Amino acid sequence: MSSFDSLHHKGRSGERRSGLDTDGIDSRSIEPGDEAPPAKISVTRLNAYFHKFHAIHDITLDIPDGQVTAVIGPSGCGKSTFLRCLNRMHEQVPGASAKGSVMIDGVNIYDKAVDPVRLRRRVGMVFQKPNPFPTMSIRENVLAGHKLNGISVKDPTGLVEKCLRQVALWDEVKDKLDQSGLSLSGGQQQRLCIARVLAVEPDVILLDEPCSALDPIATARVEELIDELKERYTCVLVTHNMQQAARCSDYTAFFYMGDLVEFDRTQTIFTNPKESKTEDYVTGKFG
Ligand SMILES: Nc1ncnc2c1ncn2[C@@H]1O[C@H](COP(=O)(O)OP(=O)(O)OP(=O)(O)O)[C@@H](O)[C@H]1O
Repeated sequence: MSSFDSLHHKGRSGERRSGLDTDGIDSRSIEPGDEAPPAKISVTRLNAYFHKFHAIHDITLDIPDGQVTAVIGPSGCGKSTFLRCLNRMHEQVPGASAKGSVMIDGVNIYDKAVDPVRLRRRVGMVFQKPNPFPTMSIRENVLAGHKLNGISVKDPTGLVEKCLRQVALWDEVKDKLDQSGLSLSGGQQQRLCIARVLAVEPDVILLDEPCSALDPIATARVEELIDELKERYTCVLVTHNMQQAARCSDYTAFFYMGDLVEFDRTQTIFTNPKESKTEDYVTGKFG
């Protein structure tokens, strides 16, 4: 068992650390009396590169436990790169690297002892375009994480039903579990992909523009689902859509050209941001 796994079961009791003195923006600045939940993920001086290109700069940020944190900002500002650093998917890109620390439940995920494959089960990811495994049935898609990792499941039928119910897909697919995942609509496919992530019992769910390929009705259903997920998981949601950030998230991080400009409660970011750059962005002056 890696150190990441052993500490995973510590639950949501990680202590909130005090702010660090850094040159970059320090997000640990929630006002007294405005206590944020403890941090599930503590990011300190995170820098990410594609070869020599410095994509994100010295990001320090505490992501609160059991909340939805939105990451917003104009195209190319580093939202996806930041997200992919939270489960070490960034390093899978040839020539990509990261520096700094990302602590989840008190364990630095960049520690040599951490197995990135196990980490990615604990920190699941949902992508822009629904990506069910094309050769697998709906049932097999839900169980794919177990199969690919060689993990046996005691009650696969029960697990499939539980996960499909969690994403409100069970009633729509219970009579066709052996059909291909690709036989579903785009919105259903995205909920199937979320069920696949839930099946391996993550702590954290990273969502990279999960609704950008969906119609408004399917988007609304995924947004409702995100709201339910935060009861049990910490969610980080990258979105271009400011209405979606305002509707779905509790906290918002605004990125601009690789910098974290501001992080605060979503309501504050949208109604009373501290930085003029944030205000210009959320009021649509640029983007
Ligand atoms: N594989 C890559 N190789 C080289 N540079 C990359 C690569 N992926 C992203 N970048 C660059 O890193 C920067 C951050 O990209 P990233 O995709 O994180 O931004 P983003 O805010 O998520 O953008 P978008 O909203 O358009 O998806 C951009 O300048 C982008 O061109």
